[in-house]
Order: sequence, then C-alpha cells, then structure tokens
Amino acid sequence: MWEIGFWGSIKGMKKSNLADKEKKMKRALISVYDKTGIVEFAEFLIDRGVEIVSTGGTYRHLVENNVAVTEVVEVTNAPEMLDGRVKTLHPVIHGGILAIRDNKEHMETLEARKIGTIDMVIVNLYPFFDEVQNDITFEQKVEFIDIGGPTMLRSAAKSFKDVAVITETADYSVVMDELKGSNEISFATRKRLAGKVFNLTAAYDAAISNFLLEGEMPKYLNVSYEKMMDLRYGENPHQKSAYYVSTTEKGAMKDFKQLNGKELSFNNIRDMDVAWKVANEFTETACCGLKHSTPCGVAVGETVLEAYNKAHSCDPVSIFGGIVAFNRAVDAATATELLKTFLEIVIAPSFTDEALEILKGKKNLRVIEAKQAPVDKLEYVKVDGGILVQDADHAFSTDMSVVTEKEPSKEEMDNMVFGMKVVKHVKSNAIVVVKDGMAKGVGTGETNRIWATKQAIERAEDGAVLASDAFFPFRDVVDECAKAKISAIIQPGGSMRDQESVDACNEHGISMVMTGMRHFKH
Ligand SMILES: NC(=O)c1ncn([C@@H]2O[C@H](COP(=O)(O)O)[C@@H](O)[C@H]2O)c1NC=O
Repeated sequence: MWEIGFWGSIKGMKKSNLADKEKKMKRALISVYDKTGIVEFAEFLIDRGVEIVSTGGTYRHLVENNVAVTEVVEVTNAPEMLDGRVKTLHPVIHGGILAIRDNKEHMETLEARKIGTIDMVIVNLYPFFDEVQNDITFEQKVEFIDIGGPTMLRSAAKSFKDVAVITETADYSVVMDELKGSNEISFATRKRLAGKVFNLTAAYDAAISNFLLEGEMPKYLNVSYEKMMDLRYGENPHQKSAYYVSTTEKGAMKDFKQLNGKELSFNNIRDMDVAWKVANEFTETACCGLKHSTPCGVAVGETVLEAYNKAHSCDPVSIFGGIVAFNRAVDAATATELLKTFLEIVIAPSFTDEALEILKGKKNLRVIEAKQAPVDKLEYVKVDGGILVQDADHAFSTDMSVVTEKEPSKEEMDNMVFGMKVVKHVKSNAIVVVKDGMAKGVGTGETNRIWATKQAIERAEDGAVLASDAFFPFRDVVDECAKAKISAIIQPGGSMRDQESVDACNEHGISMVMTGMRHFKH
C-alpha cells in the first residue's frame, strides 16, 4: 500500500519526480463527440511519433480523413456494447491511464497484464448541456449522460503527473504550440488541463443532478454555469469579475444580442436584468428607466414613444446615465428621443432598422436585443460562507380584496395593479406612487416605511394611488397619504394593526386594497 502524506510526498516515490517533470507522449486515446479540429490535431501528434487509439465514431472519422489510427477494440479486445454505453470502460484503458509511472509495482502489473500506458487523453463529452434543453423525451435525455467520457477524463486528470488530458477543442492549439517548442507538455500545463477537467465534470454532473432532482432543494447545491465573458472589473474597479451563464437553462440575460456600444460591465448586466424584468411585468406597451438596480421611471403608453416620455418624466434627473428597457420594438421616433438623454443601455425585444441606425449614432450606447422573458426558477443570495436559495418571485396576487368603505374606481385599480408590479422590483422598504399609468414617485431602500412613503409621495399629484411592498405596521402611512391627497392604497395586509390603517382610510375617504402577498426585496 502507498501511504499518502502531504501533496507531493507519496512514500516510496521519488519526490523529485512529482513536479518539474516534462513528459514525452507515446500513445494518445481520442474519443470525441465534437470532432472539430480533431483530424489536424491527430495528424500533428502522429507526425511527432504518437500512436492514436480511438473509439468507434472517432475512429471512423479519422480513417475517413486518412489518419492512421488503431480502434480501441484492438486494445481492449472487448467490442463496444450496449449501444455505446460501454466502449472504454475497461482495465486496459484505465490501467494504462492510471498507472503511476514512477511506481515499480504499477509498471510491473501493466507489464504482466500486457497493458500499454496511455499518455494523452483527448475526450469531449456527449452534449448533455444542450440536449437537456431540447424537445426530446426523458429517456433520450438520459442517453446523453456520458459515462465513459467523464470516467476517462477523471482518470487522466488524476494522473496528470504522467498524462496530458484535453477536453476543450480550444486547447488543441495550446498543446500543439507547447509540443512544437519542446516535444513535451510541461507539468504546469498538465496540471492546469487536469484542473479544467474536474471543472467541467463538476458542472456536467451538476447539470445531470439538477435534471434528475428537478424541483427539490437538494442536499448539495450544484450549479452549472459557463463563463460568457471576463468583465473589466466588478462593482468597483478593484474587484475582479466574470459573467457566467447557465449551461442548461434559458434566460434573458443569457440569450441576448448586443447590437451596438461598449462592452457590458458588471453593474450594466445587473441593472439591465432588473429593468428588463420590470418592463416584462406588463402586457401593455411599457418602458422602465432604471438606475442602480432601482426603477426611476416606469410607464405604460399607447405607443413606445409615449411610454418612454412618461417614464422619463417621472424622474428626469436620475435617468441620466441610466438604463431603459422596453417590452416592444423600438421605433425611429423613440430612438431619436432616447438620444436626447445620456443613457448606458437600451434593451428591447427588437429595433426597427431605422431606430438602430439612429441609436448607432452614439457609438458607446449599448443596444441590447433580448427576446427571452424572465424565466429563472430559483434565486441565489450569497452570504459570507453560505448561499440562500429561494424560488424566484414570479407570483402576483390573484386574491385582492377591498377592505374600506370606499371602493376604488377602475382607473385607480389599474394604477394600483401597475404600482404593485413595479414595487416588486424596488428595494424594501418600497413605496411606489402611480397616476395615469406611470410611476410618479419611487421610495426605495429605506429602513422604515414612513420615510419610503415620504420619499415617494414628494411629487405625487391629486388622484394618485400608492402601492407598498409590505404591510403597514402603523396608520402613519395612511395619514401621510391623506396629506398628499392619495386616493387609493394597495398593500399586502397582515399586520396586527391592519384595522388601524383601514380605520384611517375610512376617516380620510381613501380606498384600500389588500393583496395577501408580500414582495420584500432586501
Ligand atoms: N461508454 C463508454 O465507454 C464511452 N467511452 C467514451 N464515450 C464517449 O463517446 C464519445 C465518442 O464516441 P465515438 O468515438 O463513438 O463517436 C465521446 O463523447 C466519449 O465521451 C463513451 N460513451 C458514453 O458513456
């Protein structure tokens, strides 16, 4: 038995052999689903005296391209079986990969069993990430779970001291460049390639686990996200950052197209996400202007231009340097209007050709085409040493009740529903004042409800309505509303002192609707 001490000191093995050792490659096993670039890579290896062994489909592809290759069955003496479920799961393959070359007993075992070493493993996997999203049966999806591939990758990655493992087609050129220089692959490269393998297999297994445990909050949190881009920095310039998107789920912030402008930043993506979510709350033509993750102008209109003008008028100060989202195509008239304000991003499902030309007049303005409505099932919040997971808040109350003597008018009701749709996306304590299908004031992120109310109603006009993300602990909000001539209030209800607020509404002749559904956003 080998005793394992600290990394790099397995007793019985010469320490100097662990690091710094360059490797000459003699035999490579190639088993790739994505055959891009494999012919050139195999030819390159053969030119350097490497023998190639391949599984069925890869073997045929290489032979068709006149590459000299040995089929894996000749090595294992065990034909592929069970529709390819077993191809490389064989001691001859895994022994050849896993044997520690510096271990005398290992090498004697290989010799006794007539097993040759495998020094390079080139494998890419069945495309489970993509196929699990496709319209195929559950059984078909299960067949896209690659077993032999990850097993070989893991064996080779564990053996990185002796074996080079390549799973990304982009790494063919990295390895070729290194081999051109020294005919060997450095320890540092082998270690890095091995790390990439476990990075991939972890994400691959996470995707499979999430597919099978769908709807559960499982014992371990496995997420499967792939880097879409490195970002210049995070929330601030001293913070390193990158953007990752789901390998298996659709999403608005994944499936978008940038049509113009500077590269997106961390803050841009975060803000764009909220603006898009707000615009998508509405079936009517809607626009959301947003700054620092908070809507600063939201409106519906008969036209896109009208919706924008109304949203802009809510807070013409804050919108400077902000983000504007639409749930309808942007036309030329709106584009012309948009250019009058300095904006970071315009996001919409589409742009007319003319509108796009106009917007391109500002070369830094990021123009984003997004087709996908918000679909995330789960939401994650990072805390120090942990992650909170919850269902994304896609819910909206279907059980609204009028709790006051006065009934709201149809128009007031429409404005209250509008306000509730916006308040969902405003940081708590959140209050939104609405009139004529537009937010008139947004009170956000206050540590008590009365300050949020005062902030929001500062610009309120007669006949405006007020929406609150959570219940009123006291009647003070209602009294404040009366001073500002707010005519109707919508709130979840559920406070011990609900009746005090209802009584206050009745005293002031204000109508109140309770939804029974809180929308905190901390
Ligand atoms: N079953 C096995 O022993 C096995 N060994 C390799 N594979 C996969 O088979 C694919 C290549 O197959 P082919 O060369 O037949 O086109 C690769 O994606 C590889 O990851 C296997 N397939 C799935 O589990």
